[in-house]
Amino acid sequence: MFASAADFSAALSALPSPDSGARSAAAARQAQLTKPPGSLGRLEDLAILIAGWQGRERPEIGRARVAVFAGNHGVAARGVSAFPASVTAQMVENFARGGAAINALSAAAGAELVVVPIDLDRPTADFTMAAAMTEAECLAALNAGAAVAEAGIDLLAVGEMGIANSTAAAALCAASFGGEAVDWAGPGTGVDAAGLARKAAVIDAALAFHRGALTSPFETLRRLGGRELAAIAGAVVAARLARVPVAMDGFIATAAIAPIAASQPAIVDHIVAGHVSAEPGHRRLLDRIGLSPLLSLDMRLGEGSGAAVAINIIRSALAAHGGMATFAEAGIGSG
Ligand SMILES: O=C(O)c1ccc[n+]([C@@H]2O[C@H](COP(=O)([O-])O)[C@@H](O)[C@H]2O)c1
Ligand SMILES: Cc1cc2nc[nH]c2cc1C
Repeated sequence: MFASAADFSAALSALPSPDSGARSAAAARQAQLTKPPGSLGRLEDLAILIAGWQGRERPEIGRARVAVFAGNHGVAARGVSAFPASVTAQMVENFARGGAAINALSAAAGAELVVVPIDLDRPTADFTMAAAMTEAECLAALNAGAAVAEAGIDLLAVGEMGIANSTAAAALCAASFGGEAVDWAGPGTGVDAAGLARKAAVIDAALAFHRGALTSPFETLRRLGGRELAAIAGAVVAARLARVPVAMDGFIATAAIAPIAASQPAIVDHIVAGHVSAEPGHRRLLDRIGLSPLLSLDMRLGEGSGAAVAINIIRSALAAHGGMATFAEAGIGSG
């Protein structure tokens, strides 16, 4: 999909726009449905957004896919997570056996689940001392993500699994939008105060080491990100090129697109923020990139869980949009 870093940059500067005709037709339909105008609130906006990307007045979700990317992080050795790095691979096995939350939540949302572990036996380099990935590694991860976003899927939900990736996520946010490490670092899997202080120090060290070299979204992802984070970026951009709307998961998944959003704010136009996670940086990040979360359930699991729950809301929005009678059909005066 992306042949080089330059190819990825070129895709970012040529992001497609939604079909304005389909959006207008969907908005006009909403105005005719048997309800006071605007009374379905954000369900109306969702229907219009999906209509624009699917290019039809009455969009449908036949095929929803949840893609969960997994990667391991060299920075885990610095004591920044409440869990050991071995849990990443163990959870991937759990996904394969069907025992994780995302298995249950994908099934409940009527979505197929695709799990993409990326080189788990090769953790990224410790980004306080080196770039997390080589160009080739970052490109391979972007393309592993892009591969799940084929045309024919009506909605793509993205999530991640990677012990220590909330440290990488916070570094991506600070590099993209400024602020101190403590503004973006949170408990993740549940580190204590000492762990949080270590995390902030690691992020500060990484930002100092890479200062001046974070010259593009690709470079920021390559230096401070991780394989699963680059994969999410690749999946989101490939979905955009294929006009597939995206349901975004929590802080870490959203942070994967922070470097892109900082230079191409329109990247969020095909994204629905499924939820706002309890990780404190998530609300700040969503505000910065101009997304309003559908749900606020105090979840902080990751693995696509919040995005999967949000699929049910999106399905409800489209069911009302497509299935309701108009005032004319029902013979009700619209006032
Ligand atoms: O998505 C979130 O908002 C979120 C918040 C806290 C933790 N997580 C998950 O926990 C892991 C990262 O936490 P940590 O402490 O290992 O950096 C990773 O596997 C994420 O899926 C995810
Ligand atoms: C058990 C466990 C499950 C997860 N799912 C996503 N991140 C996770 C982190 C841990 C530690």
